[in-house]
Amino acid sequence: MNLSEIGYRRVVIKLGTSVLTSGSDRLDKAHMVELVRQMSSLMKAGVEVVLCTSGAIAAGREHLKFPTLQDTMANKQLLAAVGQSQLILAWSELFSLYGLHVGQLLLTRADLQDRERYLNARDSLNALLAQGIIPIINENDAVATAEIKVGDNDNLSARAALLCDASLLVLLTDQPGLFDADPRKNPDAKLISEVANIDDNLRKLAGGAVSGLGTGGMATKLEAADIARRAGVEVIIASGHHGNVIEKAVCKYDVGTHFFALKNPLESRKQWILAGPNTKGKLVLDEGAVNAVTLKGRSLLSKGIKGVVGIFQRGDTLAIVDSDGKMHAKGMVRYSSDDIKKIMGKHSDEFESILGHDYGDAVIHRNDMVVL
Ligand SMILES: Nc1ncnc2c1ncn2[C@@H]1O[C@H](COP(=O)(O)OP(=O)(O)O)[C@@H](O)[C@H]1O
Ligand SMILES: N[C@@H](CCC(=O)OP(=O)(O)O)C(=O)O
Repeated sequence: MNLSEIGYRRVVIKLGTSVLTSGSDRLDKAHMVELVRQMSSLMKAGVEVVLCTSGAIAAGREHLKFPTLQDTMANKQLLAAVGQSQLILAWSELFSLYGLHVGQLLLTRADLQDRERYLNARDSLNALLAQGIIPIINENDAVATAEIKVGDNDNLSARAALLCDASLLVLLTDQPGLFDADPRKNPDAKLISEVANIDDNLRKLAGGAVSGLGTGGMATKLEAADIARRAGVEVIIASGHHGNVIEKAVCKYDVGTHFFALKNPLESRKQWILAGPNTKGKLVLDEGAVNAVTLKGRSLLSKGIKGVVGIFQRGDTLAIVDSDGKMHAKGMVRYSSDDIKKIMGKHSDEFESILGHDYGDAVIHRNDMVVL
């Protein structure tokens, strides 16, 4: 491995529970040292590394000697609270073997949704990297409830890649990459080495986690890859046990599944719409409106809306679906759900008389919409 061949300067490495435990029920420290060795050699070669680590819940179980607990949110929070301190201690000790310091960032969706908190997290990441300290990110599971969770570290790592403007996201797991079927269920499944576009056919190939310890399986890795590549970040899914995998990924060797970044990435506002807020509701469109939005890149007008799902306010983010429920776009709405129920199917000339206010023709403006 020749580190002079380095192709990326700032990378986010996501390590799944499956990698950190090597498929067992406890942290595999011997393997963690090997991963630290690779990350340290990159840091020494001038690559800035951000680590997104899973494993807090697994570490909590191990530290408490596998207690019998009910599967409740509070018990998961308990395990994460105990395990996160063990996990960061382990990373801190292992990186110190290579003379490197680490800094911990525990995030929730709320930190990424709120502009000010987002900028604070970004400043903190940049400050750590500027000092040669490795930022180590995990979800703040001990306090995060379902509503404010990103929910899985694949999606969290993609958001971290956007947050720190990384050029590469490496998702390391227990499989050599994305296969054309779940290899645990289908021994003939074939590795897909390159992906130029993530569409519904590809999503159908990606199943959930079957290992019991992982969250999300390949499905959340594809979601993460889609968010990152639309923002101009290259993505590699590969096995965390493949020899020198981190160095190979960063030096552009052929390893795992490579997702090419879009040549014309989304502008930062649209990246934020895609990656930031939870959708608060849905707008159901007729066929003409679906075509206008997806094929012609038009704003969404009230005429083409057939249905409103959920209660939302002006400024909330919504899913834009067709009458079969298929999602075509995500966008920030200019009218509340109450308003839209009154104006759907109507022309914008009537908005003022019906609502007593008029925020413009577009219910969702094309500048506030990401077509999927
Ligand atoms: N098409 C696919 N290709 C590869 N793996 C898949 C696919 N569909 C589902 N999987 C499953 O995804 C699992 C990896 O996800 P997960 O268990 O969440 O790991 P991690 O802890 O690394 O995030 C694999 O063990 C595999 O069984
Ligand atoms: N935040 C959780 C991990 C969540 C997660 O996505 O796990 P994984 O699928 O193993 O990457 C933890 O530290 O246990």
